[in-house]
Amino acid sequence: MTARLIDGKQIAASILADIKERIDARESHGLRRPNLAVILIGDDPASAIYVRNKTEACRRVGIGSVPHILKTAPTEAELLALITRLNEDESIDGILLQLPLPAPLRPELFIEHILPTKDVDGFHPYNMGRLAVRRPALRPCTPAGVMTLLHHTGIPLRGLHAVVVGASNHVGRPMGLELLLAGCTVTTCHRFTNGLRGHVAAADILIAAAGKPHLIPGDWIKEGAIVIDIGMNRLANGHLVGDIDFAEAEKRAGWITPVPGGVGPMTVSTLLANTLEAATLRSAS
Ligand SMILES: Nc1nc(=O)c2c([nH]1)NC[C@@H]1CN(c3ccc(C(=O)N[C@@H](CCC(=O)O)C(=O)O)cc3)C=[N+]21
Repeated sequence: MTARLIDGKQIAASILADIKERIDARESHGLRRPNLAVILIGDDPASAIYVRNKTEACRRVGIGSVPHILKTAPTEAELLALITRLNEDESIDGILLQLPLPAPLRPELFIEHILPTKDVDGFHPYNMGRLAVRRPALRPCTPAGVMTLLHHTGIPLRGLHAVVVGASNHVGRPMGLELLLAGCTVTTCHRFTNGLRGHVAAADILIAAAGKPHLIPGDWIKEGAIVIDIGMNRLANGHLVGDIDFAEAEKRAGWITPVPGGVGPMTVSTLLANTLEAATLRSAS
């Protein structure tokens, strides 16, 4: 078998086109365009590139991006004050605090200070909790983007065994909650898991989110499985690779996402969808 490719780049592009249409329709009803505040701290080159991509995607769909680029790290009090100001600013619909933050800034302190209704990353414990109790509000972007990719295969997800490799706060954990909500039987593997290979081999849906290049050899994968690679590892030669050995996995999987061009673009399109949703909820209240 050769796997069918799940083209995240193309699916994300069609979502962006849909968002643009909805924003144009809002404007024809006299509603202002949504605005996303983006806070970038420090000089991490990868973060700068991500923020540039998000800004460019905003421009394409008609979302205003309001950058707050802080070259030198603020104090905790200063960053809290900036977030308070953005929380209170009626023209701001979404607040994105680009992670990682330079030490010693503690991300959870600031994430919990963002108004849940403006938390377009879906990282606030309120939004994570809403997902946990099956009443999702703003959903974490990467897991929600993965669910969109899974729905695009057309395969009913209920009852499938989904195995998530990685249990991070922002990706692995909410990924498990999304899959549970979709009716999958969910296993979450992490750094203390024994017998990773056995878990991987049992997966109808395999989701790799560990951030370790080639953690999962292709010959571990069950024949016909749906394989989603969230890993994004920049090698010394500049190449971007996932957590799964793609060349081998492709021979066994039924469906597979590439890296790049798989999950990454979906994270961005979901962020913009969340920003539009936050704006819509604001103008309705
Ligand atoms: N508050 C916050 N929210 C985030 O969502 C967030 C964050 N901080 N910090 C960093 C990570 C990483 N992340 C990516 C998003 C898109 C691509 C993406 O579009 N990747 C493309 C190309 C990547 C390339 O070529 O470098 C692809 O996979 O095809 C990658 C990575 C969002 N993050």
